[in-house]
Amino acid sequence: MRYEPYDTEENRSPWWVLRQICASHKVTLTLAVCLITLVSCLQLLPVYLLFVSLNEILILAAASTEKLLWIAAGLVAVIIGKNLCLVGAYYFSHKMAFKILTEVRFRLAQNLSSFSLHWLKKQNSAQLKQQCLQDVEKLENFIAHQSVELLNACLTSLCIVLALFMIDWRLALSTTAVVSVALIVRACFLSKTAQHYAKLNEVDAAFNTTLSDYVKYAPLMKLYNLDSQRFAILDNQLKSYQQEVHEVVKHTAPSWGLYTALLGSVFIFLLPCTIWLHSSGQITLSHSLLALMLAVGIFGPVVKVSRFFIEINELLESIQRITPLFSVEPNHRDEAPIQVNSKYPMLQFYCVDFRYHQHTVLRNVHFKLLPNAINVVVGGSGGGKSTLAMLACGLLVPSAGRVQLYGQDVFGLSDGARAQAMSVVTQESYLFEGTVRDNIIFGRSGISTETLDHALVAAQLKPWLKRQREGLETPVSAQGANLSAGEKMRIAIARALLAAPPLVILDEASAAMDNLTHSKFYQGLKGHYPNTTFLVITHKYVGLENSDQIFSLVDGEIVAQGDHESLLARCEHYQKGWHLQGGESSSATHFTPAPILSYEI
Ligand SMILES: Nc1ncnc2c1ncn2[C@@H]1O[C@H](COP(=O)(O)OP(=O)(O)OP(=O)(O)O)[C@@H](O)[C@H]1O
Repeated sequence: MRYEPYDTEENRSPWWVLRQICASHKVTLTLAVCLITLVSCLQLLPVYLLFVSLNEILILAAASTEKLLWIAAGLVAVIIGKNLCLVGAYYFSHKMAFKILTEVRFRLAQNLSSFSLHWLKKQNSAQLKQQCLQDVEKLENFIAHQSVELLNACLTSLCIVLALFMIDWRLALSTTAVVSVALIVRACFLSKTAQHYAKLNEVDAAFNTTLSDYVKYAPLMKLYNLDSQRFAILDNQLKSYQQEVHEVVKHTAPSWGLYTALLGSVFIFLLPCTIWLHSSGQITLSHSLLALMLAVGIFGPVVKVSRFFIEINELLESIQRITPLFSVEPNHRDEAPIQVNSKYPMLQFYCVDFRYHQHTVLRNVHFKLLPNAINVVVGGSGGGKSTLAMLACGLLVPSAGRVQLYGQDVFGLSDGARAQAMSVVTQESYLFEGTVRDNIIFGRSGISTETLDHALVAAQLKPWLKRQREGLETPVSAQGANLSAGEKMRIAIARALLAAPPLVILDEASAAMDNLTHSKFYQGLKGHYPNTTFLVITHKYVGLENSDQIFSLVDGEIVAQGDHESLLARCEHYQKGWHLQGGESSSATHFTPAPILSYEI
C-alpha cells in the first residue's frame, strides 16, 4: 500500500509531534529542566544578598566589614553556581538538540521512501529540502536555545511574583496587573496582524523556492548576464516580500511598542502601592526596598516570553510542515510482488487518451509490447513520447482507456510491485556523489562480476571505462557534474539493466549517443538481455533497424506500427524521419496505409 501525506496527518498537533520527537530523550530533558529551575532560583539570590547588604548599610546602619565580606563571598559563589548550572542546562539541551537533529533528518529521509512515486514526483524539491533541512534546524534551534531561555524566563517571572506575594499580596497584584494589561493590549493587536503574518509566510515560501532555483542555476544566470535584479521573477518576489515585511512592521510595530512601554511601566502601580503600604505601616522600609529591587528584574523575562509567543508560530508551522513526512511509519512500505498472469500481455495501452488540463496530448493510443524484444516509440518533439513513458510507468493516469501490466492497471501498482516489474531511465539521469560503481550498483548486494559486466557492455560503457584510469572507481560529483550527458545516461542505463526486471523503459536515454554507439546499443541490448522486454522512447531513427517492433507516434497518435523495413515501405512519416536523419534505404517510396493491429483485453 502506498501512502499519501494526507493519510498520515490525522489531526496530529505540532505539540504532539514535538512530544514524540523528545520522547526518547526524557532523561536529558529532565536534567536540563532541573538545572534551569535551579538557575531561576539562584537568579534571585544575588538580588536578595544585595538587599541584605543595603539593608545593613543604609537602614540598620549596623554593617560590619566582616559581614559584608561574607555577603560578597556568598554573592560570588551564587553567581558562579548559577552560571555553572546554566552551562550544564545548555550542555544537556544542546546534546539533545543535536541528537534530535540527526534522528529527525534520518527519519524524514527514511520516510520519504514510504510515499508513492506519484506523490514524490509532484513535490517541489525546494519545499522538500526546506522540510528536511531548514524546518528541522528550526526545531533544533528551539530545543538547544529557546527552550532553555524560555523556561528560565517563565520561572524567573514566577519566582519574582511569588517573592512579591510573600512580602504582600497587593505588591504582587499591582505588578501582575500591569503585565496583564500589556498582554491584553498585545493580544488585541496580534489578532489583527495574524493575516499579515500568514501572507508574509506565503510570500516567503515562494521567494525561497525561486531563490533556491536562482542559486541552483547561477551558472546559467551568468551565461545570460542576469543578476538577482535583472532576473525578473526573483526581483518581483523580492519586492512582494519587502512589501509584506513593510505591512507586517506597519501593523506590529505600534502594538509591540505600546506593549513594551506598558511592561516597562510596571512601577506605575507598584511604586504608589509600595509607598502606601509603607506609609500605612503595613510593610517595613526594608521590604519596600526589596519589592522595588525585585520588580526591576521582571521586565526582561516577560519580554522574552512574549517574543517567544511571536516566534512560536514559525516553529509550529515548521513542525506542521514536517508532520506528514515525520508521522508515516516506515514499515508501511508495501513490497508485494506483481501477480504475473500469462493470459495478459506484459504491457499494453488500451485506447488511451491523455490530457494535461484541456490540452489533449495522446489520442486513442492502442498497442501491446512484444515480449523479450525491443519495442520502440519514435516520433518528433512534443508528440507525446515522454507522456507515454510516464503513463507506462504509472506516473500519470490515463484520461481515458487503460495502461496495464500483466492485466493490472500500472497506476495502482505498489512501489514494490512496480520496482520488481520495471526499471525506468528518464531524460534526467539522477547521479549521486560517489564512484561510477556506487551509482551503478545503487545499494544492491550480491551482484556478480559477470552480471555487472553484462550491464556495462550493453550500456556501451566499457570503451569509456577502459579509458578511465580508475575504471569503475572513477569519482562522480554531485549530479554527475564531471561527466558528459552521454556518460551520465549510459551509467543510468547500466543501473537500470543491473536491476534485471522483466521490463526496461528507456525514455530518450540514448539521445546523447553518437550514431555508431546508438546502433551498437540496440544490438548490445538484444545480445545481452534476450529475456528482457524493452520499451524505448526516442526521436532517433538511427539503429532502429535492430529493433523488433516500432510505433510511429505523430501528434499524440500512433500512425503506424511494424518493423523497420515494413515502416519504411508503408509509413511516410517514418520514411521522412529516417532519411532526414541520414538513413539509407532501398525500400519502396510508394506508401500503403499502415494497419494498426487491434486486440481485445
Ligand atoms: N506537465 C505538463 N503540463 C502541461 N502540458 C505538458 C506537461 N508536460 C508536457 N506537456 C505538453 O504535452 C505535450 C507532449 O509533451 P511530451 O513531453 O510528452 O513530448 P515529447 O514527445 O516527449 O517531446 P520531446 O521529444 O521534446 O521531449 C507537449 O505539447 C507539452 O507541452
